[in-house]
Amino acid sequence: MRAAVLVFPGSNCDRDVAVALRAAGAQVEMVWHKETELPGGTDLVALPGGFSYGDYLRCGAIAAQSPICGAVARHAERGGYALGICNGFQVLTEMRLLPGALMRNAGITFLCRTEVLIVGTAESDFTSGYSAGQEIALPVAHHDGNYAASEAELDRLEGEGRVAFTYAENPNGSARDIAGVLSENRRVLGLMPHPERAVDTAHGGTDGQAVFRSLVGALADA
Ligand SMILES: NC(=O)CC[C@H](N)C(=O)O
Repeated sequence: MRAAVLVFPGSNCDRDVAVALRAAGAQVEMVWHKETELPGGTDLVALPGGFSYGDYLRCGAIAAQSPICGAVARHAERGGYALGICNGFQVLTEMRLLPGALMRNAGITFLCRTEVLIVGTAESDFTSGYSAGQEIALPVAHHDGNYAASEAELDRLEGEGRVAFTYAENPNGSARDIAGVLSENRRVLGLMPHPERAVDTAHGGTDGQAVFRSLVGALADA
């Protein structure tokens, strides 16, 4: 499986995602945001966490206008996979590849701690390594993680089984406790928690590993 990890000015989890993907068996290339094409044969685009463009305007809003994002949109249109973690999730909503928006945390403060999540669905190539209803622990680190969408959109996400993860104890005010959502074709996942920060026992937990292993397993022959 070939993965492209995007790097924006202010990304700070790009290398962590690359390490997690490589450990799961992926071939990884780092791609600077000024590129206009993805490397040939890219199966998965990973949009990492961080503070792209210093979070000016809105988190992810400027990064979503980067030259590389045109290529990401075309990749997704062709049915390619994309994984947006934290700031990457914010970029994917700004690009409208995922519904909704990430607003300021309800408590205003930056949250940096480990949260218990509930897996909403195992029916995706990102979550097939978990079981629905499973509780996992992943770190969060954000100030704009408060997921918002219209009631109709939220009903649709839930009805179509596209809520990938919810918080056991909602830390940021997210609508319906949502921590991560899937696109309609289930090939784009955005989530605020950081699975790449939980892939090694030295991280204090390995509950994030299944995301990367599920993907590599599903795309092994791709
Ligand atoms: N860790 C991250 O990716 C943080 C995303 C964004 N800068 C926020 O604070 O909400």
